[in-house]
Amino acid sequence: MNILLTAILTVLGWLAMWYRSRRRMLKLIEKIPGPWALPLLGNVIELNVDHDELFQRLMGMQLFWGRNEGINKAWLGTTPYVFLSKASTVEPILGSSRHLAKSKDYRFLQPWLGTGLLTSSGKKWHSRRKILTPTFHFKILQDFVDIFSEQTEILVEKMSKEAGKGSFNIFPYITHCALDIICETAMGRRVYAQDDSESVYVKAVYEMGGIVQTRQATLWYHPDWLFRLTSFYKKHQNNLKILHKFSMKVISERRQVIEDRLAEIEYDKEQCVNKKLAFLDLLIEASRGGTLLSDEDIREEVDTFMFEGHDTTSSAMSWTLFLLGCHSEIQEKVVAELEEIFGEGNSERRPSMQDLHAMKYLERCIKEALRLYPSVPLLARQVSVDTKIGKYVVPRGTTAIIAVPMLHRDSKVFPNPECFDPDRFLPENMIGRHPYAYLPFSAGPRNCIGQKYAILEEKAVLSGVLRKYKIEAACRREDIIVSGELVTRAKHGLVVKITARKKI
Ligand code: HEM
Repeated sequence: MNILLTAILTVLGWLAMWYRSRRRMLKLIEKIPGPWALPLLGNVIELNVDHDELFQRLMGMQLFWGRNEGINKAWLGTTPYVFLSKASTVEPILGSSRHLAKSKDYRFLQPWLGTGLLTSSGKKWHSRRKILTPTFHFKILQDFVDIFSEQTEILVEKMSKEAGKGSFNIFPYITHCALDIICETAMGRRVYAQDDSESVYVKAVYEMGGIVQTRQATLWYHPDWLFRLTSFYKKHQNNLKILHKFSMKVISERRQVIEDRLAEIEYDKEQCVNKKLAFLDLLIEASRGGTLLSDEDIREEVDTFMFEGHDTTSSAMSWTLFLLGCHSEIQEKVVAELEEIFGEGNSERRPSMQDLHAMKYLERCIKEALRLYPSVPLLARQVSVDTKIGKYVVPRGTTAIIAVPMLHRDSKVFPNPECFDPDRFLPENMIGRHPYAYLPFSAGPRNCIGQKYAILEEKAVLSGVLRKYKIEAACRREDIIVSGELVTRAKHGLVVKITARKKI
């Protein structure tokens, strides 16, 4: 009897505490501007739409409710989401070491990526970040420049069948090239996505991204037990098997080679590129003896690079090319810079690291494209302690979403924000700009570990394409429907025409 009474009192006590903290949270959230929400469902009816429509609606909500103060809210079921879209409202979250944990929305990536660098938190994230940071050292990136060039040459060759013909979507060409690049630099393994986009592994990477995205956006796919009842689940499990089997096979093969100190021997000329070190080799090296990272730990990181390191760069490169295709005068300035670097007539020379560093104007174009179409449109954090943002207190437990495209369109920071103007990134024009006003790679301790790699890859690929082809956009920018998926895409692709240019 005593035990029963204690149990009832404990439950009642717990319920009373939960009710008090929930009431307090509701009181605080209530004050933040946002649309009226239904009990239990919240704003789920307005938000239960396709990816592209969802993105437009979130942006619409921000314009209506959050434009002045850079903060607004929406409810997904019983979970409050707070959207932040001004440098001053973003800083308290990204600038603080208290909000390092990703929101629960990232859990749908975990079956694939485990708790690798992107999805982990706490001590695990900290120790992984420490181990992985040196693998992005300048000297290591230098080795990758040749891989960027080799794959760009294949891309340019593949694109030749479109030259002088009608319009085509540039996104798939760039995506396959980016996937080949990340596979070779992360795993030291070629997957030949540019030659065989139907390969089982390549298809699994794409399908998995789509499934995760759909699950994130559909409230009833959130609970595991409901998701298991859907047709998506079977596909999800199939892809998972293919992806993990491939990474584990590559890891054990590379480990064997390194253990045997046979790194210089080409043990599989067809499949393996042994001369250069891949990220994977560095992780295996770092964990010799097996105490630091197990094969499973390494797999998490390699899969994370595969996921985070190709969709982001392909989105960024495709949008940059499209924007240059909309602005021929800016494209010609990029070409003039390339002529200066490579000298007319030396058309076959591959870029060196110094050449890539010299592409200052191209870099400004890349940055400006990332301002207008940031590859990662939404960043989500779990607010771990009550946090003052402007005149509001965002309570602990809320999900904070940084709406990057809106942040980048603050006309007080970027006047005439829709205009594509690379000179916004001239050093003299950046003086006094708020450090949280431009965040394509996020900011603070959990910023993108691959940003230097990404800019180098973009410069190598884009310069390779622009040295060979003149690009012309085949649709108007205003007509493009932007779809904010895991990365920023155009709903109907980015359609361009290309013509061969006098070689640079
Ligand atoms: C244009 C290309 C890229 C963009 C715009 C980009 C952007 C970002 C952003 C915004 C984040 C923060 C994500 C969040 O908080 O949810 C991030 C994290 C990350 N990125 Fe990138 N990224 C790019 C390329 C790459 C590449 C090439 C790699 C690897 C080779 C990479 C690896 C990572 C990893 C591992 C993280 C997690 C870092 C951590 O939490 O400590 N990214 N990236």
